[in-house]
Amino acid sequence: MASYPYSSTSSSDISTPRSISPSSSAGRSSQSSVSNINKRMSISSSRRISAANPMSSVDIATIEEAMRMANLDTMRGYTQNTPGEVRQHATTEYLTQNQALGYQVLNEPLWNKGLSFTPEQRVHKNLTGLLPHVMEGADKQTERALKVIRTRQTSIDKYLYLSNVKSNNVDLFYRLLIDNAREMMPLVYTPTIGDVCLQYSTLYTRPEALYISIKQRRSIRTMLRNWPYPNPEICVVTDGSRILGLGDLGVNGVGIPIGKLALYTAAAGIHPGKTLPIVLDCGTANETNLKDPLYLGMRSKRVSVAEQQTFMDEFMEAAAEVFPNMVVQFEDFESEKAFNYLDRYRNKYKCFNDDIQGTGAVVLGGYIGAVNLSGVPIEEQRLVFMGAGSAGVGVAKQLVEYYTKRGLSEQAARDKFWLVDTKGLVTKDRGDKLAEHKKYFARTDNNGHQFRTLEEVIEYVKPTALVGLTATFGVFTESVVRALKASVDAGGLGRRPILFPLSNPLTKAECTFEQAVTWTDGTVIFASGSPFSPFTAKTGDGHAVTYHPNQGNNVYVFPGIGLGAILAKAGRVTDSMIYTSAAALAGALNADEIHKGLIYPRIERVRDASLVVAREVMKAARRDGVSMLPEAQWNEWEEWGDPALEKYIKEHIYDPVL
Ligand SMILES: O=C([O-])CC(=O)C(=O)O
Ligand SMILES: [Mg+2]
Repeated sequence: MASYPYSSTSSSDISTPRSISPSSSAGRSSQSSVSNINKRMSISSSRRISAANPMSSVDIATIEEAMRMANLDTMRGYTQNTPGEVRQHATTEYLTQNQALGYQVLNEPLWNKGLSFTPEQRVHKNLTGLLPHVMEGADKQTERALKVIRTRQTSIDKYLYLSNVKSNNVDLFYRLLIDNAREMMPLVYTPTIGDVCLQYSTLYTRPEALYISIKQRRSIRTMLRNWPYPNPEICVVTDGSRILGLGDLGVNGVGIPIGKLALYTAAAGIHPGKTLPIVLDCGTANETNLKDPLYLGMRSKRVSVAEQQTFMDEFMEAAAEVFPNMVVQFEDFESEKAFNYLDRYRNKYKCFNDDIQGTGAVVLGGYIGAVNLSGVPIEEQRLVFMGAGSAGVGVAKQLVEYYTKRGLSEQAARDKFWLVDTKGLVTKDRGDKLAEHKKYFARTDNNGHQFRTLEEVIEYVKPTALVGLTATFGVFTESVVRALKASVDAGGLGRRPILFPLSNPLTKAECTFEQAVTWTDGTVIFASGSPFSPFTAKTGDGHAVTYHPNQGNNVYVFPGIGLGAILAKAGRVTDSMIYTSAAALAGALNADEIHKGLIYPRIERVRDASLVVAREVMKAARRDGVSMLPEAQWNEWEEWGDPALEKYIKEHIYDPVL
């Protein structure tokens, strides 16, 4: 196998895209338009492609059988309704970059270097005449792209442009994203990605993920093997049932795995050819989608929890068999399923849940810094959580662990938390059937009294911190925020309230940054899930003061957790690997950030933070005995310390060169 062009990639067998043949063109169409596919097909028949197996790969008998069974209605996507297994010829050989020529190189986004090809490369790869005269480095090409992006009027248009760059020239896309993180991340991730998911049926131009429907459950292995890049190392999978705070979007939720994986590459340097986005299509409860003639998923109600569970078991088993080295990140499953799957698979497979564990870790990471700034000693902290779903409970549990590690009993730690949901304070005697995951935090000290509103809870608890994970815009009203401030003020002079409206995207945030600053007279310690802009206010004496918000988003931890798990060759993702990621993040602030009163590193430094997180996650994997790296390797790092381990990480990450 030819070596891959990126000198800093993690392994010698890294992504050499599958041979460009009629069959694999169909699989690879994620990277190309229909006309490109046609070009590839004609190229593949005329060019010498020694490694290719040009056979059409779907088993003909199976197709005929499927077509016989299909009525006109189900003709559309017949394989989706084929109950039997769709068998294919195994195509395990991949065209190497050295074998590819001319348009094949330009049409492969992982190989295309745009205008950076040198004159020698242009000759060697049969590119002469296929590119304009100039030769440009990264600077010029990113300058051109930025110019276009900045003239596009809407975030969606900017997203579409960027997505187009990604499908042509992966290195250029990641250069843009890495070097302009503050401007680009909100475009490829929250908040824009929320709008993209809402409109995905109409925005769709090309596949960018694996779409696996429950009707194809017998063919999961085949579909996984159809993925054009070998040996993925990280997969983000969703069933679309709770996309950000936007609810059930069905297959349109696929934007989330795509976006999160772009961040795996941008923030942690996992090679783009080693990432695998998957959406599991189990139907949807979203009536708008079901009625939309352009909806792209299965047009049926969501299957039962039990049915999906069996499908999920099959998926996890198949994924571990086909890609044994791959870490699986569960993303945006509705709460009950999220907890069930994590419980069910965490001791069997390499997996973690970003909404429960990633959000938990990132909030803990920020909370540690926030407590230091608040002037309220950790023992006196009292936390109200608005929202008791996967994220709310996940965060609260991570914080309980923090308190117990600091010497509190579990009971005493748990007593610091008051969780509120749509029915009010979560108590044991509330009279409704509590979801399993809420029971741990159900209060018993309410003397039979039920507190139905957030205002009542604040009045009763007198919290020092208020965390929002409700997916409801504006639930932190002026009276709520002022009551929080009053309860903190009552504790003594100079104390500051901690306020984290964490729901995504911005349209679901519990309050805005401006509101938080205004209603607390500028004393707030603030973090939101999606990024708010700085806010400038006039003080009483007429001076302008600019306040800087924090973005408490899991992007600060999940890329590092995944990278750490991969590089440590961890057999499992343990609790202490997750916990460690939070502590590592808290320790990743530099002097300037601490001086500015920030509780998260600036987003421009997310790669630095991920490196620290990955390093500590690797060490935790080693401590927990789940790292499968050779003993001698660990001994060496233990002898030489963190710099040696960091050097190893840096040598194994992707940094696009144009
Ligand atoms: O995607 C994000 O920005 C954070 C997250 O996991 C969610 O809101 O579900
Ligand atoms: Mg999520």
